[in-house]
Amino acid sequence: MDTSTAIRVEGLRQRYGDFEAVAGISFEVRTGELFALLGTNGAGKTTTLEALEGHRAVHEGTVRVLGRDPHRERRAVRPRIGIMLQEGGFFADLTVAETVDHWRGFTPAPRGRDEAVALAGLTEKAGVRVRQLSGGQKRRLDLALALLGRPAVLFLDEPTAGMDPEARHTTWKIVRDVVASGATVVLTTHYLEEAERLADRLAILHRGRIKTSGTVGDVVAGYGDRISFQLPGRVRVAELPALGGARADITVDGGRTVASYTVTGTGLQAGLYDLLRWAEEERVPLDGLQARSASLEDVFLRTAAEGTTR
Ligand SMILES: Nc1ncnc2c1ncn2[C@@H]1O[C@H](COP(=O)(O)OP(=O)(O)OP(=O)(O)O)[C@@H](O)[C@H]1O
Repeated sequence: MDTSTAIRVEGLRQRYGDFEAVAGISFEVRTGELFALLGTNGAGKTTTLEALEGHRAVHEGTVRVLGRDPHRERRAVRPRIGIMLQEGGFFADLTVAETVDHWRGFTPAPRGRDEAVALAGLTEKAGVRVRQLSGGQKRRLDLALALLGRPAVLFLDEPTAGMDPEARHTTWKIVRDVVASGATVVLTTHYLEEAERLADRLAILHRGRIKTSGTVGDVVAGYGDRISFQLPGRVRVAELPALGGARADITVDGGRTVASYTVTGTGLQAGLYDLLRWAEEERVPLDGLQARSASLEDVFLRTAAEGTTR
């Protein structure tokens, strides 16, 4: 087996009855990297994750986790992977410590109870019943359980859904530490900032297909930098300069007319320089001037808005 590749997916298709939820996707996850699956609601992220986890047989294509078929060779693969589901199933009357103890009983060579509780930042809650935990704390308990067996590959399905910003940052730190310790992580998320901060590489799924993939830099490249400002009343659209060859798009937002440019090629700095020189020469004020690089959100929204051939 090639040990530099932890996960290989080739031509995966998954159906529910006649409905094709995953329509032929391929990607690889390298050992020790964090790979994020992003996508609109119903894009096929959870379905893909379930195939990787071995929960569902593959309808078409190939899935390999640590060189093996996770469904057919479940007994070999399962002890080496950790899974954090969207909805963890707990006994509400057990305490955090009792829950961890319970799961340690099913886990080969588990972490110590206190270590697992501390890893999830729940030491102060060790004696508290699960029913009394907040939603975010329950998610972290779920993460602790997924990490009990020191998995080589960790699957996280929307690990920070419903968490407040502080809890989310704490969880990101835990996940970063897991990756730093050498584990491979695949996560799904709706939080683009989460992917931007954590992912070595990512794929954006839309209606069962991968629309784009790569590092955040790869994915946003080609989407252009954005410059926008409020169009002064006395300037006619035809008088606006071209920036790096780009013409302004005009939108009306809350009664204000906004001119925005998507600048590719010469880049943000050169485009901004041309705009400021023009404004100086024409004595035009640039109220609400904004200049920023393309973000994952720009790519995501554009991808989600695109039709597909399905
Ligand atoms: N058990 C099922 N039976 C029938 N259709 C299903 C089933 N599970 C999922 N689907 C459909 O398959 C598609 C993909 O669902 P999936 O849960 O994989 O998407 P997702 O990207 O994880 O979505 P979300 O971000 O909303 O969680 C959706 O259209 C969904 O309605």
